[in-house]
Amino acid sequence: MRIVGLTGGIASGKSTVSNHFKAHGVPVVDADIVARDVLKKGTGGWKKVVAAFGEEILQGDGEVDRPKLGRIVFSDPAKRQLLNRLLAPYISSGIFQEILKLWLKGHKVIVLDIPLLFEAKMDKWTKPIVVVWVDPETQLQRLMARDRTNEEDARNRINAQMPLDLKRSKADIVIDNTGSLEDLNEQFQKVLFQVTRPLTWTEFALSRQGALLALFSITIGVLAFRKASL
Ligand SMILES: CC(C)(COP(=O)(O)OP(=O)(O)OC[C@H]1O[C@@H](n2cnc3c(N)ncnc32)[C@H](O)[C@@H]1O)[C@@H](O)C(=O)NCCC(=O)NCCS
Ligand SMILES: Nc1ncnc2c1ncn2[C@@H]1O[C@H](COP(=O)(O)OP(=O)(O)OP(=O)(O)O)[C@@H](O)[C@H]1O
Repeated sequence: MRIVGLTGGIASGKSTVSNHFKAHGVPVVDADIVARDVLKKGTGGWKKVVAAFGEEILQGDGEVDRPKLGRIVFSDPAKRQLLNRLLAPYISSGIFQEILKLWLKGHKVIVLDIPLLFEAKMDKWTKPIVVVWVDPETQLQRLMARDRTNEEDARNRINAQMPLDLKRSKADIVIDNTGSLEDLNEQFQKVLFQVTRPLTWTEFALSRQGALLALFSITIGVLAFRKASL
């Protein structure tokens, strides 16, 4: 199985690229969705976060008030680290479960869309790594437009992540999303070709098909050995 890492900065265009992958039949595990699930009312993550941050981060219905928690953690690095530490085990186990489901279905190439792929040191599990890069001014404008936030909140969120230029230097493949959506689509076609080329032997061995072939070969070997020793 090939596990492609997809990352970038906030609002650099990861979800837009993810949607292209999905439209071409490549399944995507979205870490933001996993992170939302592990913070739903009554879950283990929710209990830990409420115990640490207090009930004032809850809405009337008991769910976490996400914009409020966001304002707290994106303006205070210590609180952000605390939140990351509390949720990390739930997020990584949620991502692992999603990978397992896709492995059992027999998918050979999957994409992990993880904003904090490098920060959380999950990059060692993915190859190749695709970084969606955008120039800083465009990133700021797109973030403020999408989330309808002011410049200060937007800058806080951008600064809470590893600099995008550093992420770009760690990439196997870079998508420059500063231009139009048509530009992005053109680059995407080349990326799709690269990430869906035939699996290496190691990747094949890690796929469900590879595991079944290994099991089949071992069974035949054992049967042949038994027959020969009778
Ligand atoms: C603080 C929370 C409640 C704010 O929720 P909100 O709905 O406003 O934002 P959302 O979850 O959609 O995240 C939007 C983007 O913010 C960035 N972001 C989210 N969490 C973090 C973080 N801890 N550090 C840096 N950037 C982050 C990512 O680029 C993400 O795509 C939420 O982001 C959260 O629970 N974060 C901690 C979990 C986490 O690390 N998520 C990232 C998945 S790897
Ligand atoms: N090439 C582009 N031209 C114009 N707008 C774009 C382009 N690419 C993405 N956008 C817009 O920019 C915003 C951010 O894109 P997107 O949501 O894909 O980023 P993201 O990296 O997934 O963000 P997050 O880290 O918050 O999940 C969205 O409103 C999206 O529609």
